[in-house]
Amino acid sequence: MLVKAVALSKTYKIGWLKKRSIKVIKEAEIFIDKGETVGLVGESGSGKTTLGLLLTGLLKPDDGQIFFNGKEITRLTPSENKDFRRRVQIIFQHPEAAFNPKWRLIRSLAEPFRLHGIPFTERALLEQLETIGLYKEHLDRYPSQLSGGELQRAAIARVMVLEPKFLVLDEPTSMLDVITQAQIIRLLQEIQKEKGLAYLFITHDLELARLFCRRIYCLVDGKLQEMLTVRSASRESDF
Ligand SMILES: Nc1ncnc2c1ncn2[C@@H]1O[C@H](COP(=O)(O)OP(=O)(O)OP(=O)(O)O)[C@@H](O)[C@H]1O
Repeated sequence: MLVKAVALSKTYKIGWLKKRSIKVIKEAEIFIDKGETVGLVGESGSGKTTLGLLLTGLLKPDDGQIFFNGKEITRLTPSENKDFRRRVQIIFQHPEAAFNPKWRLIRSLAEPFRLHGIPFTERALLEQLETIGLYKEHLDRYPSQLSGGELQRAAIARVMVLEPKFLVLDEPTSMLDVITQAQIIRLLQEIQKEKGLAYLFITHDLELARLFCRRIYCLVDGKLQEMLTVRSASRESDF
């Protein structure tokens, strides 16, 4: 098992003086195997992003434990923690948030190499980009000079250079038109086939989750329930 969380809870303090609180995640349990695509659905505000942030270590739970490759993530050695930070990544709904608007794409795409101490060559980056459908001409552009689909491809490229093993996809296609959405889903499937990484696919679109995911969890009232999945064969050919 690649990722496992048990008895996970998260409360946010809210209001003017932060005197009130809402418990968004309540003793949630989830597991994800290597190379698996697991869906996470739920109403807006049900806590899907919160759970994604907890599983990637970007947010601390109040209670509960998260395991990556069998090790509890708060008990990692410095080198294990460095590896965790590299191998567990998240992609958000708004790809522009991942890019400095004042930087040309080349600079943003070179940054993860620098942050994670990976040797950088433009050639290696270009080879990665071509498999993702971006080319040399895109590298000199600013984020505002790319389409939504191109920018989401760039966001995918930016995490793929780190060779992640687990990727949280937080509504990665919900801002895109249906054709671009299908292209990005297909790209993610091809990447998974080649690299064998696991996805947690967050969406409010149950039909899309059914197409893309082998197992689906539904977040209701802070608790996770695993759903039975029956793939819709008629729409499977869309992707
Ligand atoms: N940093 C925060 N401080 C206080 N409350 C927060 C914070 N982040 C999220 N919340 C609240 O927690 C709840 C869950 O938010 P979250 O973004 O996890 O839900 P979601 O299911 O991803 O929603 P959506 O589908 O609309 O993106 C919401 O009520 C939200 O307002």
